[in-house]
Amino acid sequence: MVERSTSPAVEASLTALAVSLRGVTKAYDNGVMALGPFDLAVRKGEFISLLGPSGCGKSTALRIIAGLSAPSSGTVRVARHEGSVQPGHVQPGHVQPGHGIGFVFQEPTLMPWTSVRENVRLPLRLARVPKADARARADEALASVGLADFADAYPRELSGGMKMRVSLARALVTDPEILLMDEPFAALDEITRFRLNNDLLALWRRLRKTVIFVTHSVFESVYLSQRVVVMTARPGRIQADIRIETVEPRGEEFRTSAAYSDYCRRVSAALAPSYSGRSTL
Ligand SMILES: Nc1ncnc2c1ncn2[C@@H]1O[C@H](COP(=O)(O)OP(=O)(O)OP(=O)(O)O)[C@@H](O)[C@H]1O
Repeated sequence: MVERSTSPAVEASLTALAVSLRGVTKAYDNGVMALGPFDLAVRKGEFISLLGPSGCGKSTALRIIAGLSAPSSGTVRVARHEGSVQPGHVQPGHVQPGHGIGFVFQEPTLMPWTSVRENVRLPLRLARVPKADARARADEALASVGLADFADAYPRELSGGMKMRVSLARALVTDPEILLMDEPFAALDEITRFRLNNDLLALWRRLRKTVIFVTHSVFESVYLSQRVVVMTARPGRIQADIRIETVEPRGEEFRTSAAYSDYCRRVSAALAPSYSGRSTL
């Protein structure tokens, strides 16, 4: 955060934030202005989606939050790690995935030569967690995504949805505060996707992680999140921030409800300026 306040009320509200971006921009070396200025505040335990047209900077925003990429300007605050950035400088107090952050990519990116358990154990190996403890935690993470019986299998033996579950288990195995998900279900068939949507919601209800979920799907964003943040075309800024209020826990009855279609309509309308104008492709 830029300004610090001594007011206890303000301090309390700041500590409830998991992620805060203020005036964040990103210009790549090739001159592409990918993001911003972009402001985003995500509360601890919140599930939000970032939705926007292709190339608007969604992945860039996630990578900046993860500490995988430095912003060109602005302030990034992630849970208890705080850093102010100047153009061209890598942020101090940079948070690497695995330290409070789990990252799930669109591709499961599993090591094909080793077992599912070893894939999930990888972040713990890198963190030098003792083997027996790491093994127990990997098995626990696998159980949490419904793959307890597949610890000894190899990635090639699994379906696309199962591989994605392994990827999710690997992100959860370090028990991160924040889960960043970059179009994780985009390559899956619709039935598998719906199932994973439900399982992810059940996990979120149980674990109460902060989730920032990037998707191209209006329907998926509304189904999953408490808040849909709609971004403009590149350079991505906030076009709309729509709170999804419904009866919890959500299930199939929400997906087929009038309230769900209304929210989808609202989110689509917020997205429309980025595809109904002149093409920037
Ligand atoms: N490393 C890079 N160097 C140069 N330009 C980049 C780099 N990474 C991304 N870009 C450009 O920055 C813009 C934003 O990319 P980004 O991947 O963040 O968008 P996105 O919204 O996630 O896109 P998509 O929805 O298609 O995945 C794009 O125009 C992209 O080509």
